[in-house]
Amino acid sequence: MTITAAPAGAIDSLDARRTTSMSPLISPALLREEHPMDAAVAKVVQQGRADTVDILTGADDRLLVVVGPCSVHDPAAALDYARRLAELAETVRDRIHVVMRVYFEKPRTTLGWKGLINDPRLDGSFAVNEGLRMARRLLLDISALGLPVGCEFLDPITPQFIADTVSWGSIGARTAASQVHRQLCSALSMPVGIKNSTEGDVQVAVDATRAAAASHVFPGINPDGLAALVTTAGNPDCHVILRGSASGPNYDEATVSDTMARLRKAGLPERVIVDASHGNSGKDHVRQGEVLGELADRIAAGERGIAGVMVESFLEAGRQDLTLGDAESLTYGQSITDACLGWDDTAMLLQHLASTRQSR
Ligand SMILES: O=C[C@H](O)[C@H](O)COP(=O)(O)O
Ligand SMILES: C=C(OP(=O)(O)O)C(=O)O
Repeated sequence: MTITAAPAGAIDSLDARRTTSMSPLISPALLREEHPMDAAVAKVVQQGRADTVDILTGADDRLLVVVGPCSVHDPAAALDYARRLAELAETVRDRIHVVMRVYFEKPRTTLGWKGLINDPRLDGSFAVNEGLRMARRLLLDISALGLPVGCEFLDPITPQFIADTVSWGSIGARTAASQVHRQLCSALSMPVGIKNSTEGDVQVAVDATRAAAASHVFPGINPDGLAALVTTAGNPDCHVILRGSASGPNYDEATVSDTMARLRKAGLPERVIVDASHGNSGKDHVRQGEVLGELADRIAAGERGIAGVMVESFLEAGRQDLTLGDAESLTYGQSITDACLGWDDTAMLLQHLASTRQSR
């Protein structure tokens, strides 16, 4: 049989039919050099991670509270929020370990703005290099206030640019079943919470926690942004987040105890974090307060296993729609993704959680 070479251009047209352009991405090493971490921030990140792990193992009796905006769209407003939170966190630090939600990557059910890294100008121009710079700068600035930060990891390449600044990570409901994300978790240096599915399947998060604890070998990128084969040790600090579902909440005692049983069966530590938002609040930010109130009572009454809670909160209560290209008309400090509790309610709820923690 004679093998004939394909005509010039024929191969390209086979595998680049739908990629309309490719442009340079800065390397993780370059970004880290542009926005380096100083020793004080490194200490905050390290302590934030260590405290979280101690809470998860039970060595620290405090409650982990991951609180902050659903997404960051305005770094100035996020930093403004962080200053208030850092002050509050200090007053409750003997009872609550506060980690600020600083989410830059939004998984969408169908379509929508995908977060500050993907579209930092909020206008569909997708200036990703600018988004990465803004994200890293903000993470460093918030940590410099003494406040550890938490991020959702959605794109498997993004962590190389920012993960060194992160004290707690999350895998969302839409990616908990993804092998790519489980492998990623096995490589991450911080504790990572993994959510139940949007349909309410908790076992998928238990399975992900187990898979992430194991070592894996997979393609990734190195600090210079080049393709590399990554070998990981496995992450023993992953845990399940109960976030409810489209069918309703799942933070009730029976589901928490059923999750413990599933974790036990899988040979995993029995601990969960409860997300007061999403399916547990029916996306109604006011109901987050009711969820937190009930959890505070149950924990104070001696219920074990709930190591922490997640709260979506920003300066202004509620949410607003973004019109791409019209960021000027947005209300300062209000979410453009899910509805959030406002600052005053957040402060009151955190103080309430702290007071019930004291009486425990
Ligand atoms: O937390 C944020 C949202 O719930 C998540 O990104 C999905 O959003 P969407 O259903 O509006 O796309
Ligand atoms: C996207 C989020 O949540 P979930 O994955 O539970 O929908 C989130 O916490 O921002």
